[in-house]
Amino acid sequence: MKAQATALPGVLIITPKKFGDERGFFVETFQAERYRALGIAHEFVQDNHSRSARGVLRGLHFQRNHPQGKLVRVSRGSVFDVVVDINPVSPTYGQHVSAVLSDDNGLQLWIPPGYAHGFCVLSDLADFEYKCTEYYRPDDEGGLLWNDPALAIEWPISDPVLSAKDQRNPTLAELLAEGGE
Ligand SMILES: Cc1cn([C@H]2C[C@H](O)[C@@H](COP(=O)(O)OP(=O)(O)O[C@H]3O[C@H](C)C(=O)[C@H](O)[C@H]3O)O2)c(=O)[nH]c1=O
Repeated sequence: MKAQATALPGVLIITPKKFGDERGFFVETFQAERYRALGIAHEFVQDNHSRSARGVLRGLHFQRNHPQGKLVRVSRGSVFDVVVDINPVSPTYGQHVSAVLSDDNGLQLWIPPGYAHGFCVLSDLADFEYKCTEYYRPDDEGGLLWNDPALAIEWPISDPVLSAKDQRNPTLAELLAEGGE
């Protein structure tokens, strides 16, 4: 397994070891001791799986008072995944990192608690699976507008399918003004 640091503090791109043979492949997608050695010492309390069609964009989301760390991967298809630093006192505030995660490349992203996260789908279908370090709390959800010009995210799609909620997400400046990161 390899891990690569990114421009955002604590955000890692992880390449699990894939064992291929004539039958197919085997991968350990999580192993507490090895991931702890990468600094991922959080306890995971919830696993999620979402399926989306080509052109869907989910995000950018975070939980305000009970932030979730997320270990994310794609088990079918391909997505463009984005993590945004929404901590106003962070030196990388407003910056983002992105990566294409697919069943083919097997990449994972470790997103520590406190970042906003989202992805758009590049394949006909994408199965997005991830482990969370905090429970889902619908009353604690926060959102950030996917195409806020201040973020300068170069999404590879132009007219995504968004939930009604995500269409109404605030910009980073609006979040700061309401003290809502
Ligand atoms: C997130 C979540 C949702 N739900 C229910 C609530 C709704 O009835 C339905 C769809 O929820 P939502 O539209 O918020 O799902 P996503 O747009 O995929 O949200 C996720 O999108 C981005 C990519 C994230 O990083 C977060 O994990 C999460 O915010 O699932 C649950 O029951 N539990 C959950 O943990």
